[in-house]
Amino acid sequence: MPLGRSSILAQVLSVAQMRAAEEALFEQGTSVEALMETAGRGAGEYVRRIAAGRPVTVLCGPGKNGGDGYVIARHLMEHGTPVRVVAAADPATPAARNARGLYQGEVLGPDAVIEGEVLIDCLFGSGLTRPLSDSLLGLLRTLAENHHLKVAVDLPSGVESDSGACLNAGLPRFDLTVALSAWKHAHFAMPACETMGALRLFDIGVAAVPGAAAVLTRPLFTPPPADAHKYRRGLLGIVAGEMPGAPLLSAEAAMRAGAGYVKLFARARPAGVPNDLVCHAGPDADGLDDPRIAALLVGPGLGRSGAAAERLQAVLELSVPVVVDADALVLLGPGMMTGPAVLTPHEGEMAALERAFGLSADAPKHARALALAQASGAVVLFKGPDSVIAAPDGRVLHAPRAPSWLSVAGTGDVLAGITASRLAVHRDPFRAASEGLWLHGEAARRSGPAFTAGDLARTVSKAFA
Ligand SMILES: NC(=O)C1=CN([C@@H]2O[C@H](COP(=O)(O)OP(=O)(O)OC[C@H]3O[C@@H](n4cnc5c(N)ncnc54)[C@H](OP(=O)(O)O)[C@@H]3O)[C@@H](O)[C@H]2O)[C@@H](O)CC1
Ligand SMILES: [K+]
Repeated sequence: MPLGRSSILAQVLSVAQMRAAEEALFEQGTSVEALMETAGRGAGEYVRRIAAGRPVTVLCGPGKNGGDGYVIARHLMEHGTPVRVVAAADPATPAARNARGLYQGEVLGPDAVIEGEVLIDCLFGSGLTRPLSDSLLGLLRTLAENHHLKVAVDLPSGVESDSGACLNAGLPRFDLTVALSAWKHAHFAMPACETMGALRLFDIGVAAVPGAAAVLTRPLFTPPPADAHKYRRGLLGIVAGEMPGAPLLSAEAAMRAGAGYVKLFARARPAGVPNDLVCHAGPDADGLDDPRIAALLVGPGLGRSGAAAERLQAVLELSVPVVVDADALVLLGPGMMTGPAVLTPHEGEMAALERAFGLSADAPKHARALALAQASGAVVLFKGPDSVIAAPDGRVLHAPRAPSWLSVAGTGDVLAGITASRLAVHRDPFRAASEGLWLHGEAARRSGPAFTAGDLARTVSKAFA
């Protein structure tokens, strides 16, 4: 079935995929100039609206990103917005030279002293191959300091498209970044994404690229069917360990994320178990072989002792769909997982997993997640300010930016609880990770500032609204 435009607009492309998609448009008869005209006018319209009559300075580089800048400048001129161009270098491609030739306004050299209201960065886009020279960085920084509002076209200059690395220290921060034709990995990856301000995408008609990554969008949630009962809605078992607080937090979140029945398996009933949470107290692995259990969560508060490792081993040998989080990730090694699984590492746990699985950490975040998914056979939810999900079959999802208030203790336990709850509902690890991450971000947005992990857990049901 062909993908709808909204699915195509959710795709996230590498530079190589972007070039191939662009080539496909050329083969259909579109010219580079026409594409640049469409892209430049689209970005120009965003700029015209936010400039609202204030004078605009467009910084143009040598490539097609610079070419877009000349189209933007012409569009602004035609619509009566005062504009001038600072050319950091002469246009180096035929399309960029053509765009410059069509722009009849003022073009200043890189030494011009300029102050103004709105700065448009068209120095480099996805074609950046190395750090900016000191003089180009100086020019960009000076212009950024001398303008109030800053807009980056496609990508802020100095940002590497495929990785989200900032190739220079001291790059300016933007208020808005207008991505052209498709999202790139950098739009969702730290540290680059933090410099971009608000994100907008201007569509120029590229087709769906097979195997492309995508942005996590709102999942479709449906209420339980009319004949649902607690077991059919999913029984989630949460395996407690040496520290009782973390699994209780996971359970608070899980009870509000869709599973019909959440049961805590602990050796002894911990203090503070809420009335609506069932606790099964007994020896290790006792009760975990209940065939009605649809999914398990292991790791929060597990501990890292030999006993904890044995408990983890016993859980994984059940081959029930499982979310493996926190301490369990540090104890995990190749060959231990026998059933469908979601791993939810943060950076430190990821590093431990990469050591255990013999993987390199020297790659973009989405590529690291994918490498671990393929090595382990599990879905990997690599969390952080730029969370990403990868599946063994190659699917990759970038999460939109979540509130930075999530950087508080216990929110990882909440995420694990939500994800495990979704896994108990439908037993699909990739879908559970996607829904878990989306509900977690949405619960954070609804929790406002300075919330605790407990507040977040208690907000999860509202995130379905
Ligand atoms: N894809 C699409 O569908 C569409 C794409 N469009 C636009 O095209 C942009 C990509 O264009 P692009 O490939 O020309 O790259 P761009 O970033 O302008 O710069 C490359 C130039 O800079 C040079 N260079 C690189 N790094 C350097 C450095 N540090 N310091 C100095 N020089 C450096 C490099 O030459 P090099 O020296 O590496 O040989 C080359 O000359 C994309 O972001 C979007 O805005 C739209 O117009 C239409 C639709
Ligand atoms: K740019």
